[in-house]
Amino acid sequence: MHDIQQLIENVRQNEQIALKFFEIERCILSIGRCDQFVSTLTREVQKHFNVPYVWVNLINEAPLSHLIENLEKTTDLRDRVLFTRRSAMIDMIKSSNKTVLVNENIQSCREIIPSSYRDIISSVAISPLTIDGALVGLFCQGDSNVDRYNPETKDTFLLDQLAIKISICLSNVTAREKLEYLATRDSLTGLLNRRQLELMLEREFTRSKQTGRDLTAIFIDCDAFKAINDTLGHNCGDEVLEYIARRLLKYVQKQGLAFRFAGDEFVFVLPGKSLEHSLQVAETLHNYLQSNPLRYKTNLVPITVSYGGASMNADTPGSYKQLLRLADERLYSYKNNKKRSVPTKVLKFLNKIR
Ligand SMILES: Nc1nc2c(ncn2[C@@H]2O[C@H](COP(=O)(O)OP(=O)(O)OP(=O)(O)O)[C@@H](O)[C@H]2O)c(=O)[nH]1
Repeated sequence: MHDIQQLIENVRQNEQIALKFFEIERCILSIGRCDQFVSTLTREVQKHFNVPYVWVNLINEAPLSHLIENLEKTTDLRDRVLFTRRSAMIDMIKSSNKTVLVNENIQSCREIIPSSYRDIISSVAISPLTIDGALVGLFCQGDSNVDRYNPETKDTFLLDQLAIKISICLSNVTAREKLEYLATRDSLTGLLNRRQLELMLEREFTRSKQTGRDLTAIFIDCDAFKAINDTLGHNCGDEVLEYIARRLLKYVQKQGLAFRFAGDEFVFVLPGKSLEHSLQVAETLHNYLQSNPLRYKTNLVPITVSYGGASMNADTPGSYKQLLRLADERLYSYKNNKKRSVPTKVLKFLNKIR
């Protein structure tokens, strides 16, 4: 009789856990963005299972590398997602593909625990997350109670089941984000593409008209790029474009957006910033590139760029297309003025190695 009651009690408990799993799955299955996915998942697990600390580690390489930029920007997720080396994750779970419980020598897990939890957590459950059978992350739950995830006493079956469900949902959300990423980005530099520039400018132009807030667009063009391609090869040309894009992103990502417009032309857009300020950003990029040539094989390739810009307040254009056209025209008058001076440095170098 006692055994039957115990069995009934076990079934009842498992039903409740299954219901909680179902609830969590229902909340995360239809989410299309990874930041919302991590946020909802970690909060739901905290709520349903009363776990004080829940976070995920994701690998900082393909197939998840396209997620890093967005997730790192989301301050709300600072303690909920870490980007970690695959080898550090493998060190944690070995090759078992099962949940690992740790309640001794927690310091050995330092790399996979958010810094703000490191001195608080006394036991942790680390479950592998996989996509198509390959390890892509760890789902982690921690507690200050040393017995909560005690490897001697706790069975990991349910934690493994939860990790399988999370892996399936993660696979869905990353596939959706990857599709969106591919549709909106330039494949060489990873910058937003021209279509995104037009959509963003159209939206910001309307907003600027309504609010009077300034809006600037700056064109950047690499000088003598064709000559670099012709002399050092297309691969070197590609590296030059990636180099410019990385630097451009560094200067503008906190205040606006950067786009690859076409070939060796880039555009950056700064909502709320004056033309004067934005031209200064372009000048900073210009100066950096001029004094930091790109190392390509045994060469140090000098790079210079030209730029031109326009803004709502300085130029009162009638449409976003006109704003862009004006910026482009100014780029070309800048280029023509400078053609005799700056690019000659690049051409001299290329002539020397030809
Ligand atoms: N390597 C590489 N080359 C590209 C790519 N896209 C376009 N190009 C090349 O970029 C070159 C652009 O040439 P131009 O517009 O004459 O540019 P430029 O030599 O900088 O001339 P100026 O702008 O007058 O200084 C062309 O030869 C294109 O074939 C790319 O993705 N990678």
